[in-house]
Amino acid sequence: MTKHILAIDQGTTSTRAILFDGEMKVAGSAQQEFTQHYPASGWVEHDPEEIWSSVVTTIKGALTSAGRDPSDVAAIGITNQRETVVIWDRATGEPIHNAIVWQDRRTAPICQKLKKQGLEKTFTKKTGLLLDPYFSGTKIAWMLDKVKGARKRAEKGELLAGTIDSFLIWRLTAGKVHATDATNASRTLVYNIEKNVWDDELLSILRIPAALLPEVKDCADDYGVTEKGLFGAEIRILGVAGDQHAATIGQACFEPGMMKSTYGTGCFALLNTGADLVRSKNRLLTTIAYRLNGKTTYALEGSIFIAGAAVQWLRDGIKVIGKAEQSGKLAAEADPAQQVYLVPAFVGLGAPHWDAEARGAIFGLTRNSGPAEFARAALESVAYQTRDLLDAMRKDWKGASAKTVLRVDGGMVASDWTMQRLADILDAPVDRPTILETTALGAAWLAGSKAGVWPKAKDFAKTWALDRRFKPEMDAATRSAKLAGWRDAVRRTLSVP
Ligand SMILES: Nc1ncnc2c1ncn2[C@@H]1O[C@H](COP(=O)(O)OP(=O)(O)O)[C@@H](O)[C@H]1O
Ligand SMILES: O=P(O)(O)OC[C@H](O)CO
Repeated sequence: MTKHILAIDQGTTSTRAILFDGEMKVAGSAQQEFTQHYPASGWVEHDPEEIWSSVVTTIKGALTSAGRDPSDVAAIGITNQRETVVIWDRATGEPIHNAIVWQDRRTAPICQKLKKQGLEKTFTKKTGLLLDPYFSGTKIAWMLDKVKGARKRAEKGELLAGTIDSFLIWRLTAGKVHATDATNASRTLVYNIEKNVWDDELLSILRIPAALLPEVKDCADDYGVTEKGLFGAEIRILGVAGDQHAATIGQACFEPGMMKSTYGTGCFALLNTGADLVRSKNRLLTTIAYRLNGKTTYALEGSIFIAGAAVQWLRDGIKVIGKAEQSGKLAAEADPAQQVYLVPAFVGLGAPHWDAEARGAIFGLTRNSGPAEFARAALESVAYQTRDLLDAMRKDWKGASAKTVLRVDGGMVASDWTMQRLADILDAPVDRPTILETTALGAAWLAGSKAGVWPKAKDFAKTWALDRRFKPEMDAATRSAKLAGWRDAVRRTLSVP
């Protein structure tokens, strides 16, 4: 029995390892949360050692829970929180600083300075991204500038940098492999997504020595083997992708025009545009959906920073619910006559506004407004924000037809009320699959197909199964009145209206 595939899903708040059997069913899993460090306002860090130990522990836990040995595993697939970046010593493997997390805003002044120099167009043209602190490049530049001696050591070739996948590969292979995949590279702000190379001009603008960076491979590729001492057997690492890209694969969005949206802490919608590198005119990102057999498939991406986090705010911030799953029931009790809007710009707004300075706001309160109206406003904000993304995608690319169906996943899709409201506001069907572990499944598919034990893309796509389709039911007049109210609320929330 060597047909199991192990997926490592290294996320923003927890690490999960999931063992899939030869039938692509979950055979065992383990999860571990780790510490979020907030050393200053707007700063978010992770301890790479804690992440590493969570990976080792969950791998062992997943094997134990399935009653399997490492020798039963045909291959490992890694998927990870994107943009978060680590720099470590090549000789010792020790990080020189905590990982700077994707949510971290400390490099906003660097981005501002580059924008003032008129460089945003250059970055966008080459990387498909915008000058926002979200991406890895300015975080690497910050560490090289601020950690004592880092730049000198980097220039001498003593240091290595990489996103979390890259750091884990280095550790798993005991320092033999320094690599990343094209999707993770496409989030760094220094990777040319058209030429598929690290871009010398961008590296020199950010003063990042090329020697720091990993080799960029296909998503299904040979990433070396785990060091024998770690788990008692060498296991091949054959798949790597950023978590949103892995979810796109796990949702089998292999055809141009197919779209998935993942509703976790934030929401990330990816629309497959095939071989078309679509340049957004509406402040969306262009990204590499996946690269297989040297062939790049592109996507348009809309990134929303607050989705399920708005539900956490209902629970932990204003305490109108005790558990996330109570939010839908409470929202259903809201007074239909009241139009209360929440613009959840708690950490600024992402796509398509990219307003780092905006902060959350509530509009339309009356003396009758209470917990139910707040809950409805929080859940609806997720639907409205997705609608803004879909509208931008349709303007950007004719392949995003009016018939687009949205495949959804992530913790929040457990809420039927939210999914129905999403379909109503989008005026498009929303499909929830039976398997919600799509991110891990996507990583496992990369490794499993490369190992030859899982089906190729076409047959894998046939295994995608629908749990429930939510069809739009709201009448057009109500929808457009609600959308007009939302747009007005957003306009009044922007830092520069
Ligand atoms: N039944 C529910 N209704 C609404 N939101 C939910 C529900 N269950 C979970 N959530 C939200 O989903 C998020 C967790 O989803 P998950 O995919 O695990 O996120 P992440 O990977 O970003 O940590 C939380 O923000 C939580 O508030
Ligand atoms: O770890 P998640 O699921 O919150 O995803 C984070 C994204 O990859 C950030 O771009």
